Amino acid sequence: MLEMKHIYKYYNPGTVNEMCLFQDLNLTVEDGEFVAIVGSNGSGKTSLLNLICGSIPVDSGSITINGENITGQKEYRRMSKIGRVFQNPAMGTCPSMTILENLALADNKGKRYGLGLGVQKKREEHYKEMLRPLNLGLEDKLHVKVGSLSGGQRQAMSLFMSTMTPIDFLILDEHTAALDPKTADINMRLTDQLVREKKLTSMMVTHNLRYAIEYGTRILMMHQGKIILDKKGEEKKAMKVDDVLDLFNEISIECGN
Ligand SMILES: Nc1ncnc2c1ncn2[C@@H]1O[C@H](COP(=O)(O)OP(=O)(O)OP(=O)(O)O)[C@@H](O)[C@H]1O
Repeated sequence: MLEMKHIYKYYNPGTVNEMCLFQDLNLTVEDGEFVAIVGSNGSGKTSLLNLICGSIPVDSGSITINGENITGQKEYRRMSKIGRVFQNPAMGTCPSMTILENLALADNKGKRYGLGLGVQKKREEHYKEMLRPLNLGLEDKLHVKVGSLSGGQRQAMSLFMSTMTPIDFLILDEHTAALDPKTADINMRLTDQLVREKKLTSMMVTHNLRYAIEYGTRILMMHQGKIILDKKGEEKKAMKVDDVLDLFNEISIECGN
């Protein structure tokens, strides 16, 4: 379970550009939830994920995961238990290494490195078996450099790699936004499959309202650093894309857009 309590976050403090993005933000995510986060540009979605991952510090408040206070913990330490996939397919993989080398790297995440933990020949078959169900032909390209794959294939690799070791959380930051509609659908289905199979607790920022409604077990809408909609259970199941769109329009009118 993730708990964020009384979170305050300022950008550019003490300057003329000072901005308080989060003012007493509170959020609890239960194990097994798939939280879809939507909201207008600049509403604070990525900042929220960055705070959880430790990419940026909080100014005050606390963040705990499964009861452990991680508020001051370094990003690299947190990331041993968090998988994160970014919007840019180039960010989750190493282009100059082969698929096999990338998978071996992800497989050894959090372990101490020694020569014995490099690419192990006997793992090749295992990786092939894992990649085959993706139907992207990656199992036949184990020795191909990842930099030569398409964006969709690389994003599938990123997803796959971020969930290879046991994690407490899967964090998805607009991970389908840079893909064409068909490839985005393939990656979204793969996400859903991995989340269900591995029973992952997930948070997904997306501008795709259909994905938010279809795949999220809970939906949050953010606006100007606040959570203005939070629905789960039956209430979430009853929601339609148009309901979310209507709320978006209300906010836009309020802001004079
Ligand atoms: N490093 C930073 N320094 C200063 N201001 C920042 C920084 N990062 C984000 N902000 C500001 O904080 C606000 C929220 O930004 P954030 O990127 O979290 O929003 P978002 O909801 O993810 O937006 P988008 O949908 O456009 O990706 C914006 O006004 C942004 O300009």
